[in-house]
Amino acid sequence: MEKISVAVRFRPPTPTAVDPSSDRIWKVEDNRISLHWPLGTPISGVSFAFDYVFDQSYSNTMVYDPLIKSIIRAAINGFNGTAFAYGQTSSGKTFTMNGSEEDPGIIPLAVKDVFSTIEMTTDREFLIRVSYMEIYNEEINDLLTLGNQKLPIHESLERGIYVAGLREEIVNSSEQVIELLKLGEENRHFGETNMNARSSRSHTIFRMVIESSARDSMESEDVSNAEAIRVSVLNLVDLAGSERIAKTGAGGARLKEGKHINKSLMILGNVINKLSESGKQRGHIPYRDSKLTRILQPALGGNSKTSIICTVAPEEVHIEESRGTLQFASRAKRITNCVQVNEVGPSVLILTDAALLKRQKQEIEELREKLQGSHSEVLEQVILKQRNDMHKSELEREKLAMELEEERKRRAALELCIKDQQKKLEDLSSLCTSDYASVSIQPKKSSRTMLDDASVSKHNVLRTPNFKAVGDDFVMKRPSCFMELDSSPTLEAFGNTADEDLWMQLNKGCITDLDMLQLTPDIKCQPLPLFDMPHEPVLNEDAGSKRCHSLATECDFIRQQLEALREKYNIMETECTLLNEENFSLFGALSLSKQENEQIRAEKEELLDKLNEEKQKLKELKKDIQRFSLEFVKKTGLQVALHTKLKEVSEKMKALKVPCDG
Ligand SMILES: Nc1ncnc2c1ncn2[C@@H]1O[C@H](COP(=O)(O)OP(=O)(O)OP(=O)(O)O)[C@@H](O)[C@H]1O
Repeated sequence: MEKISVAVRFRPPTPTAVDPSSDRIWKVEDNRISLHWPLGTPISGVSFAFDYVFDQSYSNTMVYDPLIKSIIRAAINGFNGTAFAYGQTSSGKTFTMNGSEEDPGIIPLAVKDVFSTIEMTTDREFLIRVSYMEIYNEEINDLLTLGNQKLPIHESLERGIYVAGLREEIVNSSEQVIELLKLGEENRHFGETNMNARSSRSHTIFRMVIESSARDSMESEDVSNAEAIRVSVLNLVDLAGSERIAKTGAGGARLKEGKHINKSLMILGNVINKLSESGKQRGHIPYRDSKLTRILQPALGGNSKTSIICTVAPEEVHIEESRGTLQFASRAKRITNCVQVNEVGPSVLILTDAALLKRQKQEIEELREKLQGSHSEVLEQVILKQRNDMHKSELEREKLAMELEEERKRRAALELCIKDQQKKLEDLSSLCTSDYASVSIQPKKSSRTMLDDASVSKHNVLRTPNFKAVGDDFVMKRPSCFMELDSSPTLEAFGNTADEDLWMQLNKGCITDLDMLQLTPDIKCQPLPLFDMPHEPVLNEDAGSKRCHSLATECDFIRQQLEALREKYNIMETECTLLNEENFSLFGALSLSKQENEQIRAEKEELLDKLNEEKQKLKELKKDIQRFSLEFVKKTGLQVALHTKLKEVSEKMKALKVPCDG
């Protein structure tokens, strides 16, 4: 059992951000950190102790030596190892893990250390494989092979938890690994936020698998001499930083990334919390809640030597986040891992009648050749392409569906608008009717004076004050010269008279009698005093015709608008239909590509089965060879023994001078 080792590292403050006169400050003394008021008094309850605390004066090498070096040594000796950087955005995680030209980070230092150590370990032979992956928006992408994305996590008895389909490169030198790391960095997701010009938008895991076997055992023909093979996994992890959306100013893609980052870090926090509790309270550990915790499962409470470097931004504005990081670190400190060397069991050893690692390398080469020969690589490429195509068309389909939905909404809004316009038109028409009615009050009544109507007002009903007696000629037949016009003539053209057709058109064939309006019972209005009533009506014909004209123009305008809207609506509808058709055909293409994909997958599986069969045969052949060679050794031994015995007998016989014929 071994505790996780936890270190805290402060990055240098940004030059503009610190104001020593008013800011609270973090103080580092040995391996203790505490928060102080500007005048230096410690703030109670904010003090933490860790295995190591590195202030801003520490270089990456100074962090590496006490914290990581021992993990690398252990990994070379067959123990799993993990180191990861945790902290809020812009606190220096990537700087710690990757470093710079002048101050290389933990990953390049570890790579160099691995190769220099194995070079010095002359009694063992090593085989090193590396892989580099990122978890971006909860999907695993291979950083060493562009396009190798959305990889699944599998678990098996032999391999434990692993990422299926991830490229593993056999490497012989640190330079080769550094080149691969550069390639991976190019493929990794970075983005600019308010807090960091080059913010990591994904968690990355750089992995080295170190296999080794004692040199003597590989050269020895004697099976019993053979020693176990050690296989260890070293994970070097650069987590994306937790971030407050308000501070980073993230929107769009950045926002989506931020949410995924925060969620997976929260799950990591939950796992750490659970693991930090004592055995009985612990309960279920939610490793499966995120890809990050699933992959790091062995490093958290499992079989691994683990170090966590918690990076902290020292500025006053980040104090709350820094406290969060330190609390996370304190909990992580309580976790105990169960570390043991990983040795491959004796069943494998029986087969090692020659240099096992060499043979493994050879086998890998053979398998690779076989795979190439069986076009599996080509097939894999096809599958990869199909998967990408499928992904693309799914994205396209989603986009189309969204567009369709928007069109639908726009259509509904248009329909509403049209209805609204129709209503307005109807209101306007009825308004026209009533206005015209007020002007074209039955000509026969025109001779009636206000005094005549006083009898009506006596019954307490409304009489319009704008009433004007109009001449009998007010509504007249349309002159023949207007019959050829495309549009109705304007009302000014009539002077004091209105055309009968236009009249009908405006009133939709319904002529309202003003007297009918006057008798509307609901409107309670004081009758105008008869003596105040002017003998001449207030509404003159000019004002009436102007009003009519403006109403007609308004009517025309609304009608045009309505037409334009109808046209737009029709276009939208056609577009919608087209989109639907496109969507349908895309669905067709998608299901076709899925089928093809299935077929290819089946072919691949068949090929893999064959490959496994061949491997099995190879194993059996090896067993046979082993058996034969043992038999051979035994028989040779017997022969030698027989020969020695014969020699002894013949010498004895010679000594006894017994004639000997053979
Ligand atoms: N110890 C350090 N010494 C000098 N500069 C540092 C140190 N730590 C961080 N920096 C600088 O601070 C900035 C932010 O650091 P970095 O990108 O490593 O943060 P991060 O925690 O990885 O952020 P994110 O989570 O957004 O990716 C960089 O410009 C980096 O060079």
